[in-house]
Parts: sequence; structure tokens; C-alpha cells
Amino acid sequence: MVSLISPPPSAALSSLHFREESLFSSRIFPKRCNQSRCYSGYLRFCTIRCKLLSAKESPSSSLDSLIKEPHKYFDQVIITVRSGDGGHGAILSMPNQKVGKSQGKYEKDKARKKSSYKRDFDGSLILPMGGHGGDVIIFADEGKDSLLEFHMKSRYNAKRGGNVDAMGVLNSQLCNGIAAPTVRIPVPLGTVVKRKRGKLLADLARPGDEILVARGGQGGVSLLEMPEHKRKRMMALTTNVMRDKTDKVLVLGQPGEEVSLELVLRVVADVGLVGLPNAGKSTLLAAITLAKPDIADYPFTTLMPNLGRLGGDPSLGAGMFSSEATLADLPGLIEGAHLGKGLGRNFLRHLRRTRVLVHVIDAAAENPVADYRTVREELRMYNPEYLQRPYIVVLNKIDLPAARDRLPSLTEAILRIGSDMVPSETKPSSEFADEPSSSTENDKKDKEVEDYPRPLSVVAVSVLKGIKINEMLKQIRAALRRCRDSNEALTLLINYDCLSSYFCWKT
Ligand SMILES: Nc1nc2c(ncn2[C@@H]2O[C@H](COP(=O)(O)OP(=O)(O)OP(=O)(O)O)[C@@H](O)[C@H]2O)c(=O)[nH]1
Repeated sequence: MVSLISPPPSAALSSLHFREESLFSSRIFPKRCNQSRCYSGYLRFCTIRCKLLSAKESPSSSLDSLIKEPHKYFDQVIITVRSGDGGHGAILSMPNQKVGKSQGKYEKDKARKKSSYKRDFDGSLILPMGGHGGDVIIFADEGKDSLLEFHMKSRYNAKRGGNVDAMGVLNSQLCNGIAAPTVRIPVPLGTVVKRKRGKLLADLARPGDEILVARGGQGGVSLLEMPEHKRKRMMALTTNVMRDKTDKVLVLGQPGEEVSLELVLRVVADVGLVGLPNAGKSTLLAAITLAKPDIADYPFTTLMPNLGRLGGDPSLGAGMFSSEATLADLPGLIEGAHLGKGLGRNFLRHLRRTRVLVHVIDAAAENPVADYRTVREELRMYNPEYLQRPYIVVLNKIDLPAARDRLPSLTEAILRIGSDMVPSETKPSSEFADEPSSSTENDKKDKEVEDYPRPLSVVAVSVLKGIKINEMLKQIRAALRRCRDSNEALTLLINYDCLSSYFCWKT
């Protein structure tokens, strides 16, 4: 017997075992019980306890994995919501109101008062209804920044509506059942709500945007039960007269609906910072906004997008606020990011809403031009539309001699890459331009990259040492303004088109 209950291998299990043993010896088994029966009972007890413990442990272990790798979970989740059922109506009968001639004025008044039921504008009786079941609404809340909490709680149920609280007799005091409160679920700005593996329901991009995802059940109606000879007269007063037993289903409240939803967060930012790991994106964000991202000298310090708010440019006077913008610092991209390497694919979707991209390059790296091409290529492979966005290139770390010395040739090489085709015979003169074109395979790849527009500008900075930060800010704001202007022009063009087609149609 001792060998059978010898301590299990793992420490956790052994502590469990010894806890069981102490229970076994002290409380559960009476001293006089037969030994073999006691033991089998003990084993059964242990099994039940172990099952209970493992059932209790499982959520915490999944919680641990969430805490360890929040970047994998912060922007996508599946939740289930259920709206409340409607409350039930009631089956009522009319009270006896025989007012005899012998009754005095007081009794007559009382009887009249009693019969002053709630009536509609056309004089028909209003019978109480069961309360409406609670709706479920998802709304965009500026105070939220991730979907992580939905992994801990993924089910939301609204309450059912109240029943009509009646004792079976119609009277003027009867009220509708109480409507259940709406369950309002806050999500971060930029959350897209979809049916699980189904159609898109809403894109909650602005504060206050909301969507009703599950409508509460309607409350049941109340019915009047009448003897057959009185029904005809009563039906002139209300249609809710019960004719046969099958009508009773109308009294029951409608059930609520249950839906599984997929929530996907797409960060809302005007400017997206992209680049290889360690290029200095987080340092840049910290240098120009009040954001406090993690910064360290190793790749993938940034695990989740960081957001920062860029203040307006005071030199623009009243137009200062038009130069405000939100910046998103995304985790670094590496080659193969579009296929899921590194953290890339998880975050590339967060560029979707950006208007301008800032491509940060470590100018002191071994081959900054190749780094530049890698990131452009990853963007192209993920979504070619990303390469059509206006962007500026920031050559960072120019405080380091390695970067400073190669700055002119580096800038030139980068400005050569772009859709304003360089004649293929013209060999670039810079030290970097030769390297990727050494094989035909690479030639093809370069061509594809060079099919895309050139950067609006290339600025050399040191975000750590604060060198040329203002010049960079000027370029970012200029790019934003350019976007805004082109958007306005587009809107004007559309409006003009609409107007002209309207006048054509009129004439
Ligand atoms: N010398 C110098 N170092 C810099 C500069 N900017 C950033 N660094 C350093 O580069 C390292 C990486 O900076 P981060 O801002 O974390 O880089 P990141 O691009 O956000 O990196 P990931 O989080 O991996 O994407 C840190 O040690 C920074 O101090 C700069 O202008 N000059």
C-alpha cells in the first residue's frame, strides 16, 4: 500500500499528494474503518480532488500564457454575447364591477376610479407587457487600448426583462414588466466587429461609434380571459382577448439571441513608424511625443504597437491643430514578416489606417539600403497598397561616425529607389547601390521594389541625441498636410462630379 501511494514525480503533484495524505489521516476516514476499503475510498477521493484542481488550474495556465505573450492576443479575440429574453405578459380577467342603484356616491366614484384603466388615444385598453430583454451594444471607448481583457472574459449576457407582476385581475395599477438594462461593452477605437467567420458588422473608428450586436427579446403581451358571450363586446375595446388555449404563447417573452463575434483591432493612427528591429522607432516616438515605449539595444523590444500624440506646429498659427497627429510605433519587421516571421504579420494590419508612413533606417547598420529594400518588400508582399502611401525616410543614428561618413551616398542611393525609373544602363555610383544588383534574381526583386513611388523626403537625424529633430518634424507635418490637401481636392472633385451630374440630369 505504501508503494501505491508513494509521492508522484512532480513537485506540484507531490505537494498535492501530501495535502491529500494529511486529509486522509485526520478528517476523512474514521479510525476504525476497514483498511482496504479506506484505501480505495482515498484513491477515489484523490482522483476527484485532482480533477477539481486541474479544472481550476487550467484557466490560470492559459492566463499565464496571455501574460507572457500579450502581443499575440492584444488585437484579436472571439467573444460570445447573449441578449436577454423578454419578460412574460400575464393572463388577466376583468374584475367584477356591478354598481347597483342602492350604492352611494362614494362607492360609485370608487368603482369608476377602479375602472379607469390605461387607454390608448383611440380609447382602447392598454394591457401591460413583459419587459424588454437587455440588448448588447459594443462601443468605441477612448480609454481602452487593447482587447486583452476579452481573453479573460469572453462571454457577456444581458438580463431578461421583468414579468408583468399581476395577480390575475386587470386593474389600473398594472405596469409593464421592467426592461432589462443594456449591456454596453467598451472596445478600443479602431475595433472591427465581425460575425465569427462571417460578415463585417461595424468598424468602430471614432469615439462614440457603437453597434447593437444582439437585440433583447420582446416582452410577451397580456391577454384578457373572457367568457365567450362577453368576448365580442370586449374585443371592441381591445384586440388582446384570449380566444383559445393556443393564444397563451403570445404571453411568453421572445428569447434573446446569442452570437459569436470576432473583434479585430486596427490601430488608429495618422502616421505609422516602420523599419527593421533596433532601427530606433521607439526612440523616435519617445523623442517627439509624450509616449514612453520600451527602448533597448536588442531586436523586438517593441512587442505591441505604441501610440503617441504629436502636438500641432505653433508656427502655423490658427492652423496649428490641423498639424496634430497620432503616431504608431510598430514592432520591427524582418525578412519574411509577411509570412509570419518575427512579429511582423501580427502588426502589418495596423498600418491600414495610417495616412503617412515614416520608414526608420539605422544608418550605422551594415547595409542600410538592403535593410530599406527588405522592409519595402515586406510591405509590398503584405499589401501592395501600403507602398502607394506617402512616406518619408528617416536615416537614424547619424551621431555615430559609421553613419555620418556614408550619409551623402546613402541618401543618394535611397532616392534612386522609386518609380521615377532610373535607366537600367545607369549604374548607381554609390557604395550600396551595386550590392543587391549582383545577380539576376536580385535584379528582378529590385525592379519590383522600384516600381513604387519614391519617398517624399529623406532626412538624416539622431533621435537619441536630438540632432535635426525639427527638420524631421517639418517633413512629417508636410507629408500630413500634403495628404490632407490631396484628400480635400479629391472630396472637391467628387462633389463637383456629383453637382455636374445633378445639373446634367436637371437640364
Ligand atoms: N547612437 C544612437 N543610438 C540610437 C539612436 N536611436 C536609437 N538608438 C538606440 O538603438 C537601440 C534600439 O532602439 P529602439 O528605439 O528600441 O529601436 P526599435 O526600432 O524600436 O526596435 P524594436 O523594438 O526592436 O522594433 C536602443 O539602444 C537605442 O538607444 C540614435 O539616434 N543614436
